[in-house]
Amino acid sequence: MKKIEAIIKPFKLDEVKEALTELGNFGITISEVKGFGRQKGHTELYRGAEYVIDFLPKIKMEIVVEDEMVEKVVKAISESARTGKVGDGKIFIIPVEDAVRIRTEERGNAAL
Ligand SMILES: Nc1ncnc2c1ncn2[C@@H]1O[C@H](COP(=O)(O)OP(=O)(O)OP(=O)(O)O)[C@@H](O)[C@H]1O
Ligand SMILES: [Mg+2]
Repeated sequence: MKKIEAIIKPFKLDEVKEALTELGNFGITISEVKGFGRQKGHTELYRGAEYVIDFLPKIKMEIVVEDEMVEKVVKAISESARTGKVGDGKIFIIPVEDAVRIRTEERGNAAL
């Protein structure tokens, strides 16, 4: 199992969600976060205005999937979240030791 942690532009959330729900039946957690990449926020546009502070609003998506799904999920996110401009975001792939569905105590892939 891997956790795919994607930081995307907020206005891309619906499009990314569409692309992911076409791929399969798995859970997704999102949070509103702030961050900057290598431009340190300065040269990046947000809602048409150039931001003068460092941290820009982003959405963080966390998705834990079985190993065979990882490349499909990464491709779906990167294609749907891309505008081609700076600040499109980043995807991190993190190993996950185990998972438990609380209701049934299923473990591992069966718990996803
Ligand atoms: N190395 C990192 N560690 C943690 N979070 C990061 C890292 N790089 C980027 N992020 C997060 O991803 C968001 C988007 O990053 P961004 O797409 O600007 O990366 P970049 O490396 O500057 O690429 P680009 O040149 O395409 O803008 C940042 O606002 C930040 O929240
Ligand atoms: Mg950047």
